Amino acid sequence: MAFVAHQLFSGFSSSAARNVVIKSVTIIGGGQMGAGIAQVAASTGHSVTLVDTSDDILKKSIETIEGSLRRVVKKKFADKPEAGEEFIRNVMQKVLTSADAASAVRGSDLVVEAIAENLKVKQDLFRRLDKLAPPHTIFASNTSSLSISDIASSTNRPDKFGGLHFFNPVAMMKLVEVIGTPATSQETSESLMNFSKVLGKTPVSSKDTSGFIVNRLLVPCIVEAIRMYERGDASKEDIDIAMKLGAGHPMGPIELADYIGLDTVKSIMEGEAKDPDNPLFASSDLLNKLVAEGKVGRKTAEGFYKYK
Ligand SMILES: CCCCCCC[C@H](O)CC(=O)SCCNC(=O)CCNC(=O)[C@H](O)C(C)(C)COP(=O)([O-])OP(=O)([O-])OC[C@H]1O[C@@H](n2cnc3c(N)ncnc32)[C@H](O)[C@@H]1OP(=O)([O-])[O-]
Ligand SMILES: NC(=O)c1ccc[n+]([C@@H]2O[C@H](COP(=O)([O-])OP(=O)(O)OC[C@H]3O[C@@H](n4cnc5c(N)ncnc54)[C@H](O)[C@@H]3O)[C@@H](O)[C@H]2O)c1
Repeated sequence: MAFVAHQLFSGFSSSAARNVVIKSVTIIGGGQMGAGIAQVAASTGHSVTLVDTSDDILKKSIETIEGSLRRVVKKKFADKPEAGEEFIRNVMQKVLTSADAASAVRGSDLVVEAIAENLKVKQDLFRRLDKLAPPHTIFASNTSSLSISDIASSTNRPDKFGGLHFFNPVAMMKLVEVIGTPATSQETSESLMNFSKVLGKTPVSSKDTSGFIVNRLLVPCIVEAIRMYERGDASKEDIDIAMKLGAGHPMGPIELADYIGLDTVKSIMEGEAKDPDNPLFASSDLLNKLVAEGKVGRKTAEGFYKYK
């Protein structure tokens, strides 16, 4: 099955698969990113434990993974629906769930964190896991905007800590940014690069600088689009059409903000706004109002736009 999975997602040869050192992965946070990372890791033959704070949330994560797998399979196994069903069954068997992070990390080669974008919450989590995970376990954060060094400082394994930044939707987006801090060992960086390749992704490396590569360029575009809409310079629909047809983006910046989640967008803006030299990220009243009303985008069926 692992061979089929590699063919399906990456086209990597089975010899690439033999180089994999990371076999068992624990993913903390079963939201849109954690569920996506779990899906792709299980689809490429890894044993996955997905952790969140309650069984109810984890049930939804499993439904999300299965729904996304169905969309993948509809295309890839178009002529062989039975093989597609078998693929889904095999992948789902590789995903265990747990509401207990402590026991989930015990046998893990890699822990990928994809919880809320909040430095203190991430540090608290890693401080706890550092005492429980085996010494060889690599820790990685999927943070969009926080410093990897700052998160890693809560552990005693800075050499085994890096950033692994996936893109949404994980099943479709080919890029992974691998972020090394000055303390990250070469072995850890190489393991994370190899792991990304085995997932069928194209890894790029970045220093631990604000926004890494993609968000350094993408976040200003999204924030500026929100401001443009807030000022009434153009409608949200026209801003999105303009960037799709005029700049070739697959989604406009306002619909992309809804897709990412306005709670995450707000946290990122607040984090970036701490840089006094950069006025671009000062808060937006409209964004704050939507988040306060629980309208955080696609995941709550309403954000800037309504869904269904
Ligand atoms: C200010 C702060 C900003 C914060 C920024 C931080 C964000 C973060 O750190 C970084 C990011 O991620 S940045 C964000 C980076 N992300 C971007 O920039 C994303 C930009 N958008 C895109 O690339 C495209 O619009 C998509 C690929 C999402 C959808 O493709 P489309 O052509 O527009 O439309 P479609 O009709 O919907 O889908 C067509 C087919 O694709 C397949 N498929 C789709 N979703 C799937 C899934 N979840 N599972 C499985 N399969 C999935 C499926 O086969 C589907 O067919 P179906 O018959 O419907 O099943
Ligand atoms: N949404 C995106 O487009 C995107 C893309 C790349 C990176 N990221 C980053 O990934 C992370 C997660 O984003 P998301 O969009 O998946 O968020 P989300 O809100 O969809 O999911 C976060 C999940 O983490 C869970 N959680 C919170 N605290 C926890 C804890 N202590 N232990 C276990 N689970 C916990 C929540 O219950 C929730 O299910 C953030 O750091 C975000 O910046 C997001």
